[in-house]
Parts: sequence; structure tokens; C-alpha cells
Amino acid sequence: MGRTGPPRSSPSRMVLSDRVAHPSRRDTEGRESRAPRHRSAGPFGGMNQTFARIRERTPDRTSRYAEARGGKDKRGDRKDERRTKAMKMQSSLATISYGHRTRTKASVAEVESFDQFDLLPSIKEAMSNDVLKGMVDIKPTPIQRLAIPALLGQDTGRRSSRIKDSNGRQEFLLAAETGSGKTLAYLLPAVDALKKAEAADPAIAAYREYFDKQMAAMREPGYTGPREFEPHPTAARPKVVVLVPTAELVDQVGRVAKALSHEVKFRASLFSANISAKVINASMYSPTGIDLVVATPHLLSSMADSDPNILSRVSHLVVDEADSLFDRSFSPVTTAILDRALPSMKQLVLCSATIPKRLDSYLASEFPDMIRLTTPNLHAIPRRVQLGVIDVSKDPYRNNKDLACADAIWSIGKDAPRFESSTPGEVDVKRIMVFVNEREKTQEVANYLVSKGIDAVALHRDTSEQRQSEMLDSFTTTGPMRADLAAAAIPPPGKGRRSLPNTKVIVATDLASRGIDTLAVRHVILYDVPHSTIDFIHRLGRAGRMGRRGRGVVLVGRNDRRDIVAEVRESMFMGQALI
Ligand SMILES: Nc1ncnc2c1ncn2[C@@H]1O[C@H](COP(=O)(O)OP(=O)(O)OP(=O)(O)O)[C@@H](O)[C@H]1O
Repeated sequence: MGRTGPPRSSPSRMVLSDRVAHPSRRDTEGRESRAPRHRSAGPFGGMNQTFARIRERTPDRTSRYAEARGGKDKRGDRKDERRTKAMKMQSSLATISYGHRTRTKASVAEVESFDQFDLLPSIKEAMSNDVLKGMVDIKPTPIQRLAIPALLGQDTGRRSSRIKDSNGRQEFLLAAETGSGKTLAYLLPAVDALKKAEAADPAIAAYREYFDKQMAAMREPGYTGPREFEPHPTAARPKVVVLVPTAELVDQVGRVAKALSHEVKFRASLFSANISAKVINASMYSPTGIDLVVATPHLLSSMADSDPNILSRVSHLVVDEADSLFDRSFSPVTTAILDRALPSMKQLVLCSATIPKRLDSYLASEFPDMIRLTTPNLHAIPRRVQLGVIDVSKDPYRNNKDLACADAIWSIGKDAPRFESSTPGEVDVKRIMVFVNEREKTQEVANYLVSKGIDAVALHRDTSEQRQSEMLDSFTTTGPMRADLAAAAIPPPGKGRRSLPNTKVIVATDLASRGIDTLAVRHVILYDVPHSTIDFIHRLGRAGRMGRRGRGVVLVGRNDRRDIVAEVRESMFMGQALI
């Protein structure tokens, strides 16, 4: 474990790293690692490889673009330099040379099904019966193919995959694009390790024996002994802890863990501000014990303040949305949890779709042995997501973004195929996300949209919990959502109050919606031009998840940075990582 002592200055989330896949300089024997012998050019050059052998020197912009094009055209180089100027000035995202993405051993790259992983049979069963039920022909995604064997400790063809510190601990970074299945990539190996450790734990075996005996005794007629059970050895001491930044993500990741737990038989609990203290306490101190906790850092940290034993048995700590959780606001609590869990920890897994430069250097100094698993498309917005631009400074909007936003939503609703539902009399409901930069603006924009007959809700701390979760539910379920055709009929202008019931809209900041698995979203409207390319990635990443198509619309006003929008669009068109 590299980390000792208090953390240095915590990383900012504004500038993406160009060296995410940079491996530790040392190999298992402490030797300096050498440059790779083969490096393939082009955007797919890094595919089917599993080791990120990054050059010691960050490649310059010109050579990166030349490499991506597979040529050395001087004029093109100059054009690329100009093209990236605004993004460089903005300095929000950096590039990772495609030759440096994580390489996959051929046998791992060819994994076609979860059955091929060395996972417990009950986990494989749970995958098709409960977790991804209803899906046919499920194939692991690139990050799952990379991370699952590595986290299981299988030979992935990487020397560094065997690096452990003197306490047998390993640290991993999983860096892969939004909606690429990172949750299962870390959850399945953690649950596998949990069950294997449980089977080998003599205290748990002894408790099971005691429990069966006590149950049998209690069933005897005339039994007068105690009716309570001794506490389970795992009571209030989970083995796996997953940290996520928001209560919504606790629900989301918790749902996946619970779905797994039915078949695999472990006890998963969720701790967040949405769950009452009574429920949290009951599950924490349940006589049947606790195995896995999904929590927000603040809540878990305050629980650990009053009962330090809570983190005394953690073998697997996952920090999801790591760039948020190591950001200034979260870093003190996240690192406090990390420090407390350190003595028993066997695996630390950090996970994110965006790796800011400061997080990257923080990890390099605090966790120099961290194994970095990065996918070929990291920091790129997939080509299947298109980005359109509305110039709000021109007629008819004259810088009225509210009106432009409402118009964009109306045109999505009106253009939606009215009769695509298989049930006559019903229409499919389009789910749209609108992103603003400031939290205060969410309610204002939502109110305006409602005044224009649009079913919109602001996603922020003060939205009623019930309304918020109803709305989110309809955005995260995959199945089509129907509305009554009669209700959806759009009256012609001037005839009655216009309403658009075949759309549902959430207005949010990316912080409120980060990581939310909005599978049903095809359209994202960027009301404000995002402050950084990191925000572009997370916001547009709410659409086009898991191979789906998506469409973004950015509203560009008089004072907005058009050059940045143009560059992001071009990078998206070329399928390249943003910088
Ligand atoms: N192998 C697979 N095949 C099909 N669907 C999958 C597979 N793995 C995961 N999924 C589904 O893909 C969706 C996205 O997964 P997940 O939320 O883990 O993405 P993510 O990489 O964490 O995204 P983000 O960075 O935005 O948080 C989920 O609905 C999940 O159930």
C-alpha cells in the first residue's frame, strides 16, 4: 500500500489527466518498466491489449493527432494544433495516446460470456437470473473483461497484476467511459472474494454450528433457555464497502448488490441520507451479520466515529466516482475511511469515467503501485452520441435560453413517432435530461418548462424525495414508457393550453446526476455550456449508455465559448478522447 500519513492537497476535478493508464514505474522485482515494443496507431490501436504501457513522456498534441490519423501530414498537424487550442486553454480534459490504453491478453479479450470468468457458480447464476435478467446473449464489456480477471487475481498477462505490498494488498484504478458497466466490474470480484473468505472463516463456521444447535434447542418442547442469539461474528463489521457520492447512487449500486445477494446469499445494506437511522442501525447490528455496505462517505465516516470497529474487518474498499470522492469537498472523509480500513484491507478499487490531472498525480504519489486499467475509449464521447448546437444569440431566441430549451424539448416531443407503441391509443414517452451549471438554476428552468406545458422536475436537494425518486425511476428503467394518446394530443397553437405529455424532463447539474444509470435517456440538453470537458463527458454520458444511441443539444449564447463547443463536437465526430 503506497499511502502513508495524511494526504497531500486533494485533487481538483477540473483537469483531466493524459497519463491515466500510466503504469507504476516499477515491476514486481522493482525494475524500471520499459517502453512497449509494439504500439499500434489509430483509435482502435489499443484494443485487445491488457497492459497500459505508457511512455514516460506525455506525447505532444501533434504527435497524438498524427498517431490517431495514422499519418504524418504536416498540414493536418497544424490544423489539429489550432483545433485543440481552445480546449487546451480551458484545460479541462487531457489525452491519453491510443497506444497507451490498457492492453488485453488475447485470451481475456476473447471472453464472450461471464461463464468464462473464474467466478463462483452462484454469481454466474445471479447474473442471468437477477442482475441482467431479461437480457439475452450478455457479453462482458471491455472494462469487465479487463477488470474482473485482474481483481480476481487471475493471470492477465501483466506482471504488475501480481504486485502486492508486504501485507498482500493490491490497489486498482478502473477508468472507463460512462455507462460501460464499471459497477459489475468491481462488484462481482468483491462478492466472489467475500464468499470465498466466508467459506474459509472458522468463526463463521462455528457460529453456523452454534446457530443450528440453538435453533434446534428452541424448537424442543419445554425449552426455557435464552431466545436471543449471540451476535454474528460479522455483525456491524462489513467486509466489502462501496463508497459513492450521492444517496441516489447508494440506491442504484445497492440495487445491483441486492439483486446479486438473493442468489449468492450475502447480506447487503445501504447507508445514505434517504434511509432512516433506525433502518440503518437495525441492518448494521443485525444478529445475522452484515457483509457488504454501499454508503456515502459522510454517513459512514460519522458512524465509524461512534463505532470504530465498523471498519475493522473491511477487506475490499471500492471508491466509485473516485474523482468526486477525492475532490476537495469529499477528500477528508474519503481518506479518513481509507485510513481506518487500511489495516485489514486486501484490495482498494478506485473507479471513474474521468481522471483529472490532479487526481492522477495524487494517485501516483500516494499509491505508486496502483494497477491502472483503462479502456480504449476512456475520455471519449462515443460516436453514437451526436451533438447539435442551437445558436441562442440569434432570432428567434435573442439570448433567451429558456425559450430555446423549451422549443428543443417540444421539437423532440413532436417529432417522436406517435404510433410506435404496440398498444393502440398509447405513445412512447421520451425522457430528456437538461443540464445547467448552477444548482440554483435547476428549479428556475424546471418552472419555466412546466409553464410551457412540459412535465419537468428539478433534481436537487430540496426536491421532494418521492417526486425525485419517481422521476429517476422512470429515467432508469429500460422498458418503454407509455402515455395515453388522447392526453398526448398536442393542441394547435392558440387552442387551449399546450402541453406535451409524451416527454418527461429532469433538470439537473451533473453533480446531482453523476453515475445515475439513465438507460432510458436518448436526449440531453446542455442548457449551459459546461465549465469543463469533464462535465461534457458526464452530462452527455447520461445518454448513449451501454451501446445505445443518443443525441445532445447544446445551447450556445452570446457569452458562451463557441470555440470549445466546436472542438468538443469535432473530437466527438472523430471519436477521439477529449482533452
Ligand atoms: N455486460 C453487460 N451487458 C449488458 N448490459 C450491462 C453489462 N454490464 C452492465 N450492464 C448494464 O449497463 C448499465 C450501465 O452500467 P454502470 O452503471 O455500471 O455504468 P458505469 O460504467 O458505472 O457508468 P458511469 O460512469 O456513468 O457511472 C447498467 O444498466 C448495467 O446493468
